[in-house]
Amino acid sequence: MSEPEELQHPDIHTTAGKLADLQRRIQEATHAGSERAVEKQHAKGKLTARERIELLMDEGSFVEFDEFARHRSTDFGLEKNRPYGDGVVTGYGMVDGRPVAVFSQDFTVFGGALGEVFGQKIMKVMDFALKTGCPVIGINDSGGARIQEGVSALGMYGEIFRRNTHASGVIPQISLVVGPCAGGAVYSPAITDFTIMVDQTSHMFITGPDVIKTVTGEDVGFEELGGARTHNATSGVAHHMAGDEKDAIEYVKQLLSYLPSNNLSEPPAFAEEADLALTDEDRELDTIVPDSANQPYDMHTVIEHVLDDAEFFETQPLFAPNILTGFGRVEGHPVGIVANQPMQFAGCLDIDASEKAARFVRTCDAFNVPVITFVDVPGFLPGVGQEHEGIIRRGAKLIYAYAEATVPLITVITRKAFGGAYDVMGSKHLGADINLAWPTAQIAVMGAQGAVNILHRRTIAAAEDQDATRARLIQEYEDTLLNPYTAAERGYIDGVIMPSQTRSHIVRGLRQLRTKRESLPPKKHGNIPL
Ligand SMILES: CCCC(=O)SCCNC(=O)CCNC(=O)[C@H](O)C(C)(C)COP(=O)(O)OP(=O)(O)OC[C@H]1O[C@@H](n2cnc3c(N)ncnc32)[C@H](O)[C@@H]1OP(=O)(O)O
Repeated sequence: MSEPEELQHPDIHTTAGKLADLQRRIQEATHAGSERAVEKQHAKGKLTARERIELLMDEGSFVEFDEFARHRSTDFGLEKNRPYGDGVVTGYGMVDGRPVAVFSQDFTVFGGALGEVFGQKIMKVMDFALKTGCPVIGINDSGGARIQEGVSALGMYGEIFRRNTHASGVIPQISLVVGPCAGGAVYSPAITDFTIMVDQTSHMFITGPDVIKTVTGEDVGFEELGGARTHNATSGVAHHMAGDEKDAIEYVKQLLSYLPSNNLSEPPAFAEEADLALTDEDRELDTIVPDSANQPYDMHTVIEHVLDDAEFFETQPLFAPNILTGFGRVEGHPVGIVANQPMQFAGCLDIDASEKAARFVRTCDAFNVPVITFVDVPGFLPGVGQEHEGIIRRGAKLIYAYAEATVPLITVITRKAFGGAYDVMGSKHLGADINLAWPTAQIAVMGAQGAVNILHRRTIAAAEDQDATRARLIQEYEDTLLNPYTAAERGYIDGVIMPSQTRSHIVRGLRQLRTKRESLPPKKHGNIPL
């Protein structure tokens, strides 16, 4: 049904007509994409830009900016197509009662492609977020730089990247990639703190399958090249693979609940007081470490035993699963967790694990979230591939991240802490505040087998019964060095505790550390090995 004449062409010389004219324009702006484009969007299982904002924000809280902004380009017939909003919806509102800023690219208008005005709208909302100290959530669904606008579009991307960089560590920046994100456009999400993708409908790549085929001859589809699974499990670009857009938006809301609005605020906490009396669940930790050092156990169980309601909100669960990262709460206060996972590669540190954990520690440090580290690490993963791909340079990032962190740091060694990996994983020497070990901890330069082979090579070679001699020497080494007490004698470990007491030690430690103040030497910025 078409609108009555007075609404379509109101008399703008009267007040009533001016108000009706505004309503008409709002109607036009909120339906900027064609019906066909909206249908296509829904048919792909995707929501529109405004539907996404509606799902994200508290009901009725969204306030839009620049609803009537539109491009002034004239090339390629663009002057005949000037939709209000220019293909992106921007503004501010509330998520769970807390202020956020948002931009949501509208694929139904120019394929969400970014031109000059589109870019200016994003810049404005980012500047607004930075000035007011609230998180910015970018919803990406775009064909990239608007081809018709050429360098103006490219310039806008550069401006956005600069703002992403300046906002980094000041306000949380979260990217939802819910459609294509192609070419240099990927670098905005890449600079932000967290990227969430949706299985099957999100794609990120620098060059698409066709260009790759032409240049390298490789045959690859969109999904394999840059789908959600690829970026969650292989490249480590993304932090969560959502089943659908609702799930993606739910993840963002939960993520925000662990983060402060900005670096000068504390993360939101619930008023809770932990009961420190030993529980049956606490006692379960006393039997979690197997007698055999080579037998794995699931570090998730340890983490869940110390967090409120056993709720561990994992980040990047599909990437480098040999290290676990994520958030939880202790006594209602958000904490970040970093933990070796003995179930994967025996918990060894490799390039991916080091980078994953380093980035996470820095995120926590930037946003005042204490870090609790659980250690069961036999060392760095040996291998020519690891060496040649830069485990030295890239593993160093984790050292750097812990050493520059000034938030409260508590480390618990549950079992192995061998070699350089002992130092790296939140050791006292890198600046941790409270270092605890279970009686099952083995803190040494290396495991017994390796150590005996080096130290006693000649003795073993000369022995009549080499196996028995090796076994005796291994036993001797284990009894002398594979324990937490040598480190405790030196104060490198503040306490050797019953595993069942871990929760209460962490609660009390965090209470004490709430007033921690530490600052680093003044400098322009450090030079982390990138
Ligand atoms: C620093 C940043 C530098 C860069 O961004 S370089 C990257 C430049 N962008 C690209 O190479 C991607 C170009 N687009 C595509 O490959 C495809 O459109 C894409 C994103 C895979 C989506 O494919 P489909 O879902 O099939 O949608 P479609 O092709 O029918 O597009 C829908 C409408 O959007 C338009 N569109 C898409 N990308 C655009 C662009 N970059 N500039 C201007 N218009 C663009 C496209 O022409 C189409 O318009 P219409 O509905 O036919 O009027």
